[in-house]
Amino acid sequence: MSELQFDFEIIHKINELKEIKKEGILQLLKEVPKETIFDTASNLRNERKGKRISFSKKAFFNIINLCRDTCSYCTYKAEPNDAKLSMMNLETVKGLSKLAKKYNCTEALFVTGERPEQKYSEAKRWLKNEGFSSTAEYLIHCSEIVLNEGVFPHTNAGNLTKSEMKELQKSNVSMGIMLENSSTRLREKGMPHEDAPSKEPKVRLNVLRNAGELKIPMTTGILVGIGESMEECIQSILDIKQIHEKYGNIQEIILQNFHPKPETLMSNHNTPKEDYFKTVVALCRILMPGANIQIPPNLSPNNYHEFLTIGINDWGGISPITSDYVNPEFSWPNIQNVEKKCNDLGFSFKARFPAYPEFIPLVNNELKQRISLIADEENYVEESYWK
Ligand SMILES: O=c1nc2n(C[C@H](O)[C@H](O)[C@H](O)CO)c3cc(O)ccc3cc-2c(=O)[nH]1
Ligand SMILES: C[C@H]1O[C@@H](n2cnc3c(N)ncnc32)[C@H](O)[C@@H]1O
Ligand code: MET
Ligand code: SF4
Repeated sequence: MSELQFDFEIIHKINELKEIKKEGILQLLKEVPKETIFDTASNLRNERKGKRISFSKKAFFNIINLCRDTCSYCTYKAEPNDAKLSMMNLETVKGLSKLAKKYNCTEALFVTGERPEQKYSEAKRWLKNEGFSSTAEYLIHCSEIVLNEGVFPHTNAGNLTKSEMKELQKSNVSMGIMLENSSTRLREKGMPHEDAPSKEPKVRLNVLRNAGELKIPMTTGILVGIGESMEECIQSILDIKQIHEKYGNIQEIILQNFHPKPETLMSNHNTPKEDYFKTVVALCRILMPGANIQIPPNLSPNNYHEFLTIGINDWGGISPITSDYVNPEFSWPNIQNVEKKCNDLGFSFKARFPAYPEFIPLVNNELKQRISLIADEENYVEESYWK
């Protein structure tokens, strides 16, 4: 019998250990059938989260998609003369918030490229014209507009400084930045982050730590299938876990499966194999049993429901009005259909705010008060509001 004979009991015990070693997890993958890993993850979810799946009814605000960096998987990024170029002025932001409110969306997801004003005079000029000197400053203003319309902003603008986050925290109930992966190998020549200094793992982990010091509920996650190894995924999860153990601010982990895009350097690269992706998802639950774990349903249109049996408890933002500008070829599923899928498999379906219920105590009093107007007793969105 091998020294490291893992079974269900042992996997449970792993969770009680303070320090989980990457080597042990890799060994576990060799010795335990994948079904055991998946079942364990599912049981842990049931134990820690109940049979309850959440989502956020959102509108995607494509604020500005010029970007200082180039990631070789990304088609969100535009060049100044592209048809897809987006620079949402304040009036458009206000208009979309009104529409979001009309559809009872509770989240305004703000996405931008990485500090576009540092590379493009077009961005700098446009911001100046609107009366701002940086993207971050503009986002602070946009957040206030959206909030005044009764929608809650959640900003993912890539790296932000601690002082920028401190300002945004006044109006944003939560914020996001994908770690993508903590492997520095992905920044080497020929790898997807070669031309993306903002994806330097140290830099991203530091943003998560700064957010921790500010007590901002943070969404982060891993982009799976961009040339990383299983070991590097495990290390990334452990790095996120370590930050959460220190600061308690990681509200959610998104596991996003890469999809190749024509005319990118990674156009010939495959989506991650299904078993590989599922193993990463299940391991994330095993390594962080109490975490909120999300997969975007639009990126697994034919089988998203299968992820319910491997430990996820959230679908992320689903928009009834805007497309997913990062993966525009994948439309959002209809919210009622997702609810039905959940119910059929024995799960309840709840709308949450951009900040998860257990993280709402971290937000400031003004935001808390606004939330309380449409929240149920558990800090989810009142069903009569969103349905
Ligand atoms: O609901 C959310 N979805 C977020 N999404 C998911 C997004 O709504 C879509 O699911 C994906 O863009 C699918 O392509 C993110 C995706 C990323 O890759 C990086 C960051 C985010 C951040 C959020 C977020 O904070 N909230
Ligand atoms: C906003 C987030 O979208 C993700 N992202 C960027 N490009 C792709 C792609 N081709 N497939 C899947 N996800 C992608 C990255 O994780 C980024 O952080
Ligand atoms: C499409 S990516 C949007 C957010 C930011 N540019 C990042 O990569 O983190
Ligand atoms: S993923 Fe984000 S940082 Fe990378 S190129 Fe796209 S917009 Fe820029």
